[in-house]
Amino acid sequence: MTETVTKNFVIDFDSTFTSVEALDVLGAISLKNHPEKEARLKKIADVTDLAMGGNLSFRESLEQRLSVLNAKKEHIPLLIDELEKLVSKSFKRNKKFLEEHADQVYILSNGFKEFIYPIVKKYGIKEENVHANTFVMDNEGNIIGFDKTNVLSQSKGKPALIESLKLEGEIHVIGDGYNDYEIRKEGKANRFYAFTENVSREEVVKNADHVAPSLDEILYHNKMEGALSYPKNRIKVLLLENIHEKGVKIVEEEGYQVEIYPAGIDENELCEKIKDVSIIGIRSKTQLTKKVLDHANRLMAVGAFCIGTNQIDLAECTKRGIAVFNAPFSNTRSVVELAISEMILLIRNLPDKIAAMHQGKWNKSANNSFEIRNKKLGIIGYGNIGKQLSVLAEALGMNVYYYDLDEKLALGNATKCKSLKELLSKVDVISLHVDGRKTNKNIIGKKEFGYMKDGVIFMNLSRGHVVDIQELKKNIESGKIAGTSVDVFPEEPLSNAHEFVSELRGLPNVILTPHIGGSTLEAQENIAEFVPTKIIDYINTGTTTNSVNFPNLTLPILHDAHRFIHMHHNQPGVLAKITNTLAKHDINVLGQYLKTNDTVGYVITDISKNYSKEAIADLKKIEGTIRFRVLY
Ligand SMILES: NC(=O)c1ccc[n+]([C@@H]2O[C@H](COP(=O)([O-])OP(=O)(O)OC[C@H]3O[C@@H](n4cnc5c(N)ncnc54)[C@H](O)[C@@H]3O)[C@@H](O)[C@H]2O)c1
Ligand SMILES: O=C(O)CC[C@@H](O)C(=O)O
Repeated sequence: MTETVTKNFVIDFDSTFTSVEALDVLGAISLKNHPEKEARLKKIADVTDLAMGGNLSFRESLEQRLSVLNAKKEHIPLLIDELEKLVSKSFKRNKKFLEEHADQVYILSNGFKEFIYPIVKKYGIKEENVHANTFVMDNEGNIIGFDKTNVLSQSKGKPALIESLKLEGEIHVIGDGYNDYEIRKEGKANRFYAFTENVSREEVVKNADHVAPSLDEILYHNKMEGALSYPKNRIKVLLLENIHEKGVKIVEEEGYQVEIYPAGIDENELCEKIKDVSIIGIRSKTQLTKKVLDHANRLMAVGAFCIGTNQIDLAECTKRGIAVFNAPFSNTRSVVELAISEMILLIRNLPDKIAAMHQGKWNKSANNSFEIRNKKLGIIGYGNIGKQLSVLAEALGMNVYYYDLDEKLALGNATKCKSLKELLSKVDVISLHVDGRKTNKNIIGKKEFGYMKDGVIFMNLSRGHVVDIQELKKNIESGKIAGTSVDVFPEEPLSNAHEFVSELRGLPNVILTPHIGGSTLEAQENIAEFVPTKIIDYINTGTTTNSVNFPNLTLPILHDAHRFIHMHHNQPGVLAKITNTLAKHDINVLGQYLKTNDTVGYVITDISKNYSKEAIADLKKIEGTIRFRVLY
């Protein structure tokens, strides 16, 4: 029989339990109206840093800080209010764990019990387990010093205090300062965790047994009951293709480990990079092929920070239980604005006129220059972009025609065309806005160009493979097409450092743009907020709203329950098997949600009690299971 060893967790307060140094905050309160406020606050911060890095004795640092603080008894309640808001995120998250293990949790601080205990007691920590200094005040309530007989006011006070406690079992120290490491150094602890959620000090990290970016990491490492199913700092996120900084910040704040890269990367390099990645964020350049996915051992979610998802093998993602999210309308308006501006430029023959001016040629003439008012605009693909273009173009006085594979409501006065041929033969300006499905390859080729009117304006801001480029070139050269704009190409450079190669270069009245239809700062910021939010929601609650390949389920946040997430091939009987397995293991179901699509089923089960490892093993064994995940 294996004996379980009691583990005592000895936790530092400043910059560990709370995210800040309490005396800095006290200084901001007590020196609020003081003429030397800034200089004094700086002195407090400098002295704290020196002591925490092990470069100044603790007693000296305390004396120096208190002497400039000007603090009074009446400031303490204000300090408590502030510090309560600043408890470290991972401690807030693990409140239940702290409450349930109150007998083994100690606070050991060189700070002051007068403000520490009121804060930690809300996390179930016992008064007798809080060891800290105490203030000395004069009759007017001015803080004039500290109890110098307290061992914690002395150098190496922490190891001495731990020794005096004579704790049974193992001692695990969690802290950010050199004085925390000293407990281990003096042989009074079994393990020292450098806690880096708020601050990371080289001297401290270097000496740690384990670097812990959060309390979750420590609980997970110790296999403590009640710990989160997987610490967030172990979730690796790879963000490619210059994702807007807002998106990077959101995932970093969630506690994930984030690596960013400014461009796309090729298949072979990606096969290597993706091996230990749990979440990948890409735009249109990175191809998530079957080969890449074969190397993605840990991948849970893909964020397409754009609209199109044709660069992702969605079927393979689904088979592997990888959820894909995109931003279906965050850059819609930007594409539409570019399309409008380009049709005006093209119909006035401006690309050539502008180029001529740069060569010193003044050609003032109205030849081949028209208004777009009263012209017929043909939109192919009446989805989000097509419809928005329809509305704006109509406001500019155009007559809108559209063609879509699906039945679509005509907005405003737009006219639906029954066939592509009908649309192509009718309109003066053609704008392509179809999605990037494979079957759309070369939907505009020799035959389709043949249906178009002479002198037509042709624009493609959708996907490169939908137009036969050779045929487009011929029709530009023959003059059948009077003006062209192309933003998307069958082959696009992987990064800005690569050359753009295309047969369309140098042709008359042609606007070529580097796939920037959606590249406005507004759009990129919107996307960078939208996509990570959906992924984080999925990881934290199982919600799949807006997923491109999973059945969409919006789930409530869980309280006092566990959540099982079961994804399976859409075949008969799986739900019944899940229910039978839960019953066999005597698991009480609080709520259950099921949604299926053509290929997969997604079942969420919320349960009220602890579950056994055997129950999990049985649920994973159910035939057709793609992925099983336990939340909380
Ligand atoms: N240039 C850029 O930077 C940029 C930016 C955003 C989106 N896009 C691309 O623009 C396109 C449209 O985006 P969206 O958000 O409007 O997509 P969407 O899915 O809302 O609309 C696409 C529409 O095209 C229709 N369609 C598909 N194939 C068709 C076909 N062969 N014939 C007629 N209709 C067809 C669909 O039924 C759908 O209504 C996508 O390819 C997207 O990737 C490009
Ligand atoms: O930003 C990109 O790389 C892609 C933009 C666009 O094509 C999209 O699909 O949203």
